[in-house]
Amino acid sequence: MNEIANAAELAIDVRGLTKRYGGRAVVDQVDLQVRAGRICGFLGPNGSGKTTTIRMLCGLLTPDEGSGTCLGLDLRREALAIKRQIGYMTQRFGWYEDLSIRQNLDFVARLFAVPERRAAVDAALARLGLVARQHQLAGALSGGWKQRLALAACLIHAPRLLLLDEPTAGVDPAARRDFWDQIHQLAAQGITVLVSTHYMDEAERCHELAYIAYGRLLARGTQGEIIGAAGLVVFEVAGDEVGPLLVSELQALPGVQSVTAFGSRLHVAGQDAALLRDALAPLAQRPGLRVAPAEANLEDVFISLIGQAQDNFAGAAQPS
Ligand SMILES: Nc1ncnc2c1ncn2[C@@H]1O[C@H](COP(=O)(O)OP(=O)(O)OP(=O)(O)O)[C@@H](O)[C@H]1O
Repeated sequence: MNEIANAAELAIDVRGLTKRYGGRAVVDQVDLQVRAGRICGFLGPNGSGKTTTIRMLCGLLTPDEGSGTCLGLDLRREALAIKRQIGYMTQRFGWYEDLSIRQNLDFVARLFAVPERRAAVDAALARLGLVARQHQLAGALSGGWKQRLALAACLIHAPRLLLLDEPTAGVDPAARRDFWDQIHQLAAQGITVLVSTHYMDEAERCHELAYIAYGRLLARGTQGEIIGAAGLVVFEVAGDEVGPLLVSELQALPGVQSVTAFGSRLHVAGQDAALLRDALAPLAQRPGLRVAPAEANLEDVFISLIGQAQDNFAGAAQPS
């Protein structure tokens, strides 16, 4: 990502962020800069440190090392002010099931001491298409509507930065698409969004991405920058024989770093083009199998990065 961005434009600007539990760094020297009005996707396997990083950014956890600002406010000295100015959607967002949508939003508005509360609740309802359902009990809503309520609650105090921790986990594809339309509308209004997700289609909808594993940031940038920097060579193998046996066979070939199934096609990835091409040449001769060069996609790159990280950091990540 571009380091020359003017500091005043950076909604998130942190360096060396580190958090340890029991002597183990679960977030390790993370640098992250996100410009105002951008949507930054935060990706990484389970337990890689996304939630811990987000909680440090919103002032809920104090870093053991590192420094920086959110919305120009110092992470350590101005944590309370940060909490007031950001919207944080946790993985298990809470609402009162026996209160209506409007009553839930009114409650959150009171917590934040929002001035002109009624107007703020009306605006949040309108912004997220909740007006017609405002009197429904939260407990009776489907997953997608509950998630909209949670987003409305995050926005009630007009934050300029949204930190969303897996906001669409378990939500159906149509509701996820609506949610992302909302996120883009918010970004167009100048709100910065850091959003963690495990979904590749959501990663593709972000302006930029940060990928973390074992607490370390392994890649940052736009989708194109990350794919380009990985320098991954990919061949697609397709045909009737595609299945677990072929996958095992491919994994054992020289130069093969990863084999990933996309429906009835396999992406075989490595770093050394010549080695990979030679290794795959005999397969191309088999009847019913097709082997062809392919473009690397984000999933190929993340699988490759996690493989390299396993080799480099997995041992070091054990408790000392
Ligand atoms: N309070 C805590 N005490 C001890 N270990 C913790 C604590 N909080 C988190 N961890 C550990 O830190 C690591 C990172 O956890 P974190 O929740 O930040 O990961 P994550 O990337 O958000 O994972 P997921 O995608 O599953 O939500 C995990 O190994 C977790 O068990």
